[in-house]
Amino acid sequence: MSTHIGAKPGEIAERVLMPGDPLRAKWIAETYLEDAKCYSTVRNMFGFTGKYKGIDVSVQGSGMGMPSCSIYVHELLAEYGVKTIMRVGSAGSIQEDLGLRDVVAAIGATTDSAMNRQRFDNFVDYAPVADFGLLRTAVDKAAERGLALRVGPVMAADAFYGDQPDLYGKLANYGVLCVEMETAALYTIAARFKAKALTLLTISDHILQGTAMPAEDRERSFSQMAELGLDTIIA
Ligand SMILES: O=P(O)(O)O[C@H]1O[C@H](CO)[C@@H](O)[C@H]1O
Ligand SMILES: O=c1cc[nH]c(=O)[nH]1
Repeated sequence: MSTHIGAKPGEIAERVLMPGDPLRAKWIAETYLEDAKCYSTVRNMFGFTGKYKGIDVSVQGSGMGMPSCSIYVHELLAEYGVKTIMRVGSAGSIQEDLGLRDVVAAIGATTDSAMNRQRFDNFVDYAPVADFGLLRTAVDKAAERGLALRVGPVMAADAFYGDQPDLYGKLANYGVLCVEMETAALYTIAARFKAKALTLLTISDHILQGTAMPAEDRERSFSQMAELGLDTIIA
């Protein structure tokens, strides 16, 4: 066991899908994995391992925000030998032409988190980026499926309920597609461990238009993203 994951050595696959919502992890495991077994219920942050198209894959919840996500990413990479992590999250759109249920691949993550400033001694602003090979595979797999995958930068925010009304408009002007809360940490820690990481996001809210999906849909209805993530991670 690591501090926050209750798996024995060998119970977690080298390939891990990582939603923020642990109940989305359960849904993905029950819907797509054969012989799925739950390896951790610590803090109800469920983790499962099973087979997808004959290949071992795990699904591990990360919780919300970079402090929580960093704990699970670090322990998976440092203590369980994980090589690839694919975040499958939800996000709020800040672009007019990016609507509910559209799927995004995050090429890089801008952030207001202080975690990386601390990591780099308050001296450089590190640029967290996706693994190019995984991103290229995701783009190819999306094309095979006829899925219009939108590739671009995202904002990994510390606060869900921020208090800077002009910030998202400004980020949108600089090409940022949507807002979520984990990718800058995931990409940074993966780089540190020479592991591969990619974030796929389904738009669950439109921040400009004020529309949003209910919680049950965020938990159980992201099939296009889950299937693309699984096909990409086993390729
Ligand atoms: O749906 P998940 O993967 O949790 O992702 C998004 O949803 C949560 C906020 O509602 C944050 O974790 C954000 O990144
Ligand atoms: O972090 C997130 C996730 C979904 N929607 C948002 O507005 N923010």
